[in-house]
Amino acid sequence: MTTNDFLARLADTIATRRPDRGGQPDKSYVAKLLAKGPDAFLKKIGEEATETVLAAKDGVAEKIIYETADLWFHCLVMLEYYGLRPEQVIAELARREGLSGLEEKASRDEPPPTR
Ligand SMILES: N=c1c2ncn([C@@H]3O[C@H](COP(=O)(O)OP(=O)(O)OP(=O)(O)O)[C@@H](O)[C@H]3O)c2ncn1[C@@H]1O[C@H](COP(=O)(O)O)[C@@H](O)[C@H]1O
Repeated sequence: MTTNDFLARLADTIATRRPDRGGQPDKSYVAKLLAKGPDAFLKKIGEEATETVLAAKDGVAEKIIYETADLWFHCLVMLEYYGLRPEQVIAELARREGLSGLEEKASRDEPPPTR
């Protein structure tokens, strides 16, 4: 299975937990988060991002992987809430493939053309 396929499958599972599709907050962590609304999962994303940074500072591979998984998972819940798919994020990364980040930033900073 490709990474893309796995993320799509996990996103499908997350979608089944939507309260409007029968997800039950007392039985499902995802349903509970979605039912609580954006403040709940955005707070988790902030916490998991911080934990990922701390894990990376520690430099312990297992911790970095664990915390990054938590971060990605909560981002998938956020994408579902807004009706978005991980395939769209991957497509955006694919669009950027080969485009130098430094060159892209420099072109962004260019002043608009004058008449
Ligand atoms: N990948 C995950 C996943 N990763 C992390 N988590 C949960 O995310 C939470 C992370 O929060 P913390 O580590 O901060 O733990 P906590 O402090 O107890 O959490 P809070 O009470 O503060 O929210 C934990 O409850 C984890 O179990 C996940 N919960 C679910 N999934 C996937 O989502 C699917 C659907 O899950 P349910 O909706 O629970 O059936 C599962 O089958 C899995 O594939």
